[in-house]
Amino acid sequence: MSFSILIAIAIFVGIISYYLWIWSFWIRKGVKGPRGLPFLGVIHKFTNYENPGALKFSEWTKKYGPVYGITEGVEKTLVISDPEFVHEVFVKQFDNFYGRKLTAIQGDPNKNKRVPLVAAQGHRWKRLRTLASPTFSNKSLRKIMGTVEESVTELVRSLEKASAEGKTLDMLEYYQEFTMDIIGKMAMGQEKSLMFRNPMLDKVKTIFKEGRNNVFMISGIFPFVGIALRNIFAKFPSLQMATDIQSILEKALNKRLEQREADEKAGIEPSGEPQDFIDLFLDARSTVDFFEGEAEQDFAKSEVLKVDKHLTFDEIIGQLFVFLLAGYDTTALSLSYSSYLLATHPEIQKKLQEEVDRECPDPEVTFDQLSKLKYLECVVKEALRLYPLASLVHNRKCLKTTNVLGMEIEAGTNINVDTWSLHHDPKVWGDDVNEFKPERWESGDELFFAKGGYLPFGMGPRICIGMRLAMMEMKMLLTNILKNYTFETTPETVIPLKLVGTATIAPSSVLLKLKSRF
Ligand code: HEM
Repeated sequence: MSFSILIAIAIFVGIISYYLWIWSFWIRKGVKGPRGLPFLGVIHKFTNYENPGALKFSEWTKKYGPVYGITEGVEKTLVISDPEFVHEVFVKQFDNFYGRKLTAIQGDPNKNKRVPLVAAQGHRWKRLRTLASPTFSNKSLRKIMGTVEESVTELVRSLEKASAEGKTLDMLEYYQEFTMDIIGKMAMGQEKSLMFRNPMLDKVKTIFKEGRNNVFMISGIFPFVGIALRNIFAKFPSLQMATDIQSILEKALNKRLEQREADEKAGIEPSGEPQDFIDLFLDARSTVDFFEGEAEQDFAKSEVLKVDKHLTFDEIIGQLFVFLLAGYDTTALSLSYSSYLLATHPEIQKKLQEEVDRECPDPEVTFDQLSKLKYLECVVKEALRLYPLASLVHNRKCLKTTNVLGMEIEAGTNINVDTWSLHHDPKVWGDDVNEFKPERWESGDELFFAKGGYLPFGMGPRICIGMRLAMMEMKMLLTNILKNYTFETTPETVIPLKLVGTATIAPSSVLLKLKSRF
């Protein structure tokens, strides 16, 4: 046998052993869980749009309990639905779990110049988070209220027209138009409402529909293929939807920079009022350069990345892109679930309308009135408890080997919360766990947070940064609809909802009628 054949056999055996070693990781640790197939683990269970992967977790939790292990290609993941464990990982031991589960196609978070907040790690994340946080302060939200109001008016007008014609409406589609309109104006430099004629909507919908597709799966099994595909996509942008959207963002950002330069040359003073996220990011400044406890070496030595107190062009594009994706889908889904639950619980809807009529008696709803709508807040929180639509993002990567509640977790292991099981756990929520009962929130929510039992927006320092914007959009729109209309089911309404999705969990449709209250 020639030497080269021996080498080939050795490489082949080496590769097979490596994959078997990873696949048997939890078996060797004595941690139970679904084993799936060698090489794949259970990664192939997360690509079927008709059968959402996040719901698979719940099936396995029933079988294996609140802590079990899976492998997904080369990744090792511990799936948890024990509130104390969740709290330990997301809050108490954040310093050991400050990364997220990523695959090679998403790029190296420490090298990618456009790393979005959602993927960034360590000091890079800390800096981006500090720079982006003021965007969602009460002061900033108040400033962008006008943008939200404009889209609310536009949507209510369309609903008015469609309901006058007695149509059954797929509320999900209306809400997608609404959130895309807002995020288009906030993140893409879109100057006016493009509702029902926004060319971006289909592109963004495709990203969600195909979020965890075969490319994602291959990248999870063969990281080197993921890296190669990433490079190919970068060279041939037309092959990838995401790059296409990024080039639109680049145009919007360049246009704003040119406009600022022209204003400066003409001696026009900046108004000081940010129009949108682009302005907010361009003006953002931070005093935080490094993540506490981390040495500067890897960041400072890098050729590509420079420590700066303001965001670079590439960083802004990365953040606009993730805000666009994160802000569009999640909020539309939350609105859809809330509307469905109100339509199927008329007594709760009536109580909510009474609150809306009492707190917002004038035709125009103001920013300050929104904070008085306590029952509405309970309704949305309860809808998100029953339908934690973003549960696949409830994950962390362990970056320092540690011990959690007596279990050793090695660096490199991912933690994924099975939020559907957690949010439907009678031990946390009581025997009425499956009921839609907004009243459970009336006594305050600290208890559930402290227990680690409720995380629709995540938990700890990496909790969703856009949570307050999402709440503002939802409250503003629902208030304006409920002032004039009542959601009603029709024979076409799918009850219970059929759930689909890959990256997030969506209802297949939310077919409702809007009955005029007057
Ligand atoms: C109802 C609507 C929303 C839901 C349910 C939701 C849910 C989530 C969840 C579960 C996470 C992960 C948190 C964690 O790991 O602890 C997250 C992170 C994030 N969300 Fe949201 N989100 C919503 C709206 C928004 C909006 C409107 C934006 C921006 C415009 C946004 C931007 C982000 C970003 C940038 C992150 C990453 C934060 C970080 O890693 O520091 N989200 N979101």
